[in-house]
Amino acid sequence: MTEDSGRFSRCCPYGPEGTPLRWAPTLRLGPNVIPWIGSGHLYRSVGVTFNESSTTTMAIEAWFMDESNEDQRLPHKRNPNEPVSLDHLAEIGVLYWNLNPKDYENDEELKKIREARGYNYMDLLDLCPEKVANYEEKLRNFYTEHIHADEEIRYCLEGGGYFDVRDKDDRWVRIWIKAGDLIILPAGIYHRFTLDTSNYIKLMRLFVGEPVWTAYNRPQEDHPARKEYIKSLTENVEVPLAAH
Ligand SMILES: CSCCC(=O)C(=O)O
Ligand SMILES: [Fe+2]
Ligand code: NI
Repeated sequence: MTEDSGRFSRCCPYGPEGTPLRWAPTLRLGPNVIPWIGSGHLYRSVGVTFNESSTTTMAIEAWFMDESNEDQRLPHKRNPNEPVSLDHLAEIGVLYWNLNPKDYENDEELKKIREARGYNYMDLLDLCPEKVANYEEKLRNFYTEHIHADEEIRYCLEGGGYFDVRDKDDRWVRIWIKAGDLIILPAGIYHRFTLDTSNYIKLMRLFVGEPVWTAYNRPQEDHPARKEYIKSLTENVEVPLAAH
């Protein structure tokens, strides 16, 4: 047991860490082929009824964080709570699906997402001291505000954790990820991650091509991915305005 996990103990009760799996080359899409899947999928997955087979799954919960310096694994909601909607998350480029975590090996919906967005790389990460080298250091790095040159795609299979992302006004939005939640953070968004009080998470990591996990800590205003991301925020506002 490590010092960090003492307070909220629950350490990896599960089997050995999976090895990276790759899809057959026929399923591999070119790096530039990352089509938008469409709002139908996105919304159906969060429980709003559309056509076909709608499921009544719960949407993830997100909220603006308080300013307290208490343990990062606590929820840090404001009082009263200030929830953040999925629309608000979509505006800053954060995408979300709710899938069946028990069926991740055969899930057709997951397959469709991977094919459409070109996620040919996949591995599993069991975040617990017994299975992760330099566990404490990794957790510290995850919780240091950073960006990546690529999307960060994480699918929670067990346990839970918080992804904190900065919104347009640089406020921290806390997104609670639990089993079944697949989240995509766009390249260039400032974010960080922490376990929640369950103190355990099993994540699937997806990527287009050879994975690069390099984190660039804030400030990164001159990083190409950051500039591109800032540009996309303004473009996303202009499109609906132009349509009116
Ligand atoms: C444990 S995955 C989330 C942490 C993170 O932001 C990262 O890996 O870059
Ligand atoms: Fe990250
Ligand atoms: Ni309008």
